[in-house]
Amino acid sequence: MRVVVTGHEGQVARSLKRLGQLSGHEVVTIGRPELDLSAPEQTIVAALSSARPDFIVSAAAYTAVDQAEEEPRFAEAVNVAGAAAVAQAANRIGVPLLHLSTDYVFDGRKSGPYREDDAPNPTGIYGCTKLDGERAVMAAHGDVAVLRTAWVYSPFGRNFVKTMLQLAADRSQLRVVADQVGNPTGALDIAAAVLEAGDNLVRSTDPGLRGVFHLAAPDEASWADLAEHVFTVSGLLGGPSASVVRIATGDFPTRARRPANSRLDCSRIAERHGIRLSPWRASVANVVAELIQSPNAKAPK
Ligand SMILES: NC(=O)C1=CN([C@@H]2O[C@H](COP(=O)(O)OP(=O)(O)OC[C@H]3O[C@@H](n4cnc5c(N)ncnc54)[C@H](OP(=O)(O)O)[C@@H]3O)[C@@H](O)[C@H]2O)C=CC1
Ligand SMILES: Cc1cn([C@H]2C[C@H](O)[C@@H](COP(=O)(O)OP(=O)(O)O[C@H]3O[C@@H](C)C(=O)[C@@H](O)[C@H]3O)O2)c(=O)[nH]c1=O
Ligand SMILES: [Mg+2]
Repeated sequence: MRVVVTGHEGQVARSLKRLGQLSGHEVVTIGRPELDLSAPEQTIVAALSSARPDFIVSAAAYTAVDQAEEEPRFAEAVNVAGAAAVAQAANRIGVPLLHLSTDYVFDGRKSGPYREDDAPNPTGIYGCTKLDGERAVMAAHGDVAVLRTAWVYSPFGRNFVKTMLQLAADRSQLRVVADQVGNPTGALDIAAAVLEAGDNLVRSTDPGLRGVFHLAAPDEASWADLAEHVFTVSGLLGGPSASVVRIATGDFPTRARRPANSRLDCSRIAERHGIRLSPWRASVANVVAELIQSPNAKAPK
């Protein structure tokens, strides 16, 4: 199976490249400069068509949550028009599309985990553009699974786990918000699930396999819980460690407002695709171990 993924260096794209070698998928990434999501639609469609995919994974996106508040038009161009052009390409070629989206489409006011049919109401520009992107993608192509994931970490790119290890290299104490809860999800776990769901779409035209799905670790954490676990594991392995001061959101001002609760109920993808991700603590421990052991993985990219 030939899988074409948007973006060369993204966390999910790099995880797909690593896993494809183990699962027998030929994973090919296509990204800047040959595929720029802010370019005109026909350029994007032409670039993807010539890559001859069996299915497409739309993993590239504008993901800088605070920076998006400063450049909403650009974030929108990439996450809405760019995403729609990728879907348009999948439609022209006649192949399934897996499109990644986010827990930040929700406002966080619900008390329990969010289901796919709960009303979205993003609190910032990033979430707004990702929500509009989901809708534009589904309008452009019927053969689509939108996979909303959350709080992604990996040995690659930029993410909260790497930020914590980097900050702990020169500080003994870090202040981390304890009143935002979500499901920290490993990009390698997402990649395995994406390949499985993509195979399912190629094999079956069942409409139950299409539509919106939540795809995240089954258990919850606050950012402070996540940081504490990173330092426990890192400390045991002789890596950087710091003590975590649990603070409130109001004590860590950021440009974009984030949801207080963005936990995702992932039962739909379990029932329809047979996909269940593992609890976050073991996956985080694997990533921390890799980051400490491999100096290359510590670099920003
Ligand atoms: N990171 C997270 O915590 C979460 C992410 N998601 C979603 O999951 C998906 C994957 O996220 P993740 O792997 O973490 O993303 P990253 O932030 O790690 O990478 C973003 C990718 O998008 C590419 N990209 C950005 N702008 C453009 C552009 N104009 N044209 C072409 N490519 C572009 C980057 O290109 P380059 O390779 O050149 O750097 C990179 O490959 C995204 O859709 C994101 O919205 C959902 C929930 C949480
Ligand atoms: C660095 C740092 C952050 N924080 C807080 C700020 C914020 O509330 C929270 C997370 O900060 P970050 O900026 O790392 O994470 P953020 O960019 O909000 O992560 C989000 O990215 C996008 C792409 C998604 O789709 C989401 O699912 C989510 O993963 O931690 C601290 O409390 N202390 C710190 O030292
Ligand atoms: Mg960020």
